[in-house]
Amino acid sequence: ISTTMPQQIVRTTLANAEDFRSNLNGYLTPNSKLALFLDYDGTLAAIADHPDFTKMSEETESTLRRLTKNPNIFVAVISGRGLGDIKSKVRLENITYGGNHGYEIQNADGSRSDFQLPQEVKDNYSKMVAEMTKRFSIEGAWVEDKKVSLTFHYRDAAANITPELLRNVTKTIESYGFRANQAISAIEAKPPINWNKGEAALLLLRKNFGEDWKHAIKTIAVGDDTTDEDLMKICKGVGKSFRVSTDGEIQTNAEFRLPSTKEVTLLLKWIEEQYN
Ligand SMILES: O=P(O)(O)OC[C@H]1O[C@H](O[C@H]2O[C@H](CO)[C@@H](O)[C@H](O)[C@H]2O)[C@H](O)[C@@H](O)[C@@H]1O
Repeated sequence: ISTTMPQQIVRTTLANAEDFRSNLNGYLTPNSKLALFLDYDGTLAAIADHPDFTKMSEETESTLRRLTKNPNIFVAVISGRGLGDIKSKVRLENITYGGNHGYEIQNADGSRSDFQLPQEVKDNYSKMVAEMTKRFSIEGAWVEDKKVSLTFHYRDAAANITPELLRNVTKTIESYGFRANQAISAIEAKPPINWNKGEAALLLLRKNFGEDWKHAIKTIAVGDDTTDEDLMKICKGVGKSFRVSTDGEIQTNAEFRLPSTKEVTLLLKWIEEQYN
């Protein structure tokens, strides 16, 4: 299973409002232009037993809503979920939405900047979904068909899941040329293209702020999973990045660790404070 290998160990955990003040002091001022990249599952909303059960807390939602109304802040939510799904979860305007790890992009004005997949890849995807659904939909495990990438969920199949079965899942994904990625109680299958959340973020930064975006704006990226590491790499040396994890020693490209989604809300509130 391929994963994006992070390069460093998180050194600083931000766990309360004071931590944010002391570690991020001066990064933003009331006139700063900011591009804020957010993941959804495990970041804006806590992980739940089923993708349908997640929900942002009221505080997260209201703080995010206020941020989207600030003309100095560009907000993008880039998720592994399908585009329609992530939009229906966040349900806010003035946000650029990325679905399927950034293969689908809906800009804040409603226009699309999707990655155009070759027909052969699309055909292989359809065949892969059919085979995986037939072979691996066992009790407690299921295939989430997101039309561009898929997720094999096995959270409730502990008794039936063996290392051999997971190897077979990975082999099947790879036999169609797709990339297999370990995720949270799941294996993701992504198209065989050098495209990910980081590439999608770069596209958006160049499109919205020009080639010289590094000097034009500040960037913040927040995520909890291996697929978010590509997003964090974009921020290295130019912006601030945060990995949500309970593991104090987690290997990550992010500069800071946030223990849970609660601290993500604190971060959003800290950002809001900087503009007051
Ligand atoms: O990029 P994200 O927004 O973090 O999306 C990643 C995947 O999230 C969903 O699965 C994960 O969250 C579920 C709900 O908390 C959880 O039940 C599951 O175990 C996790 O793997 C979603 O279903 C996937 O399609 C996304 O790719």
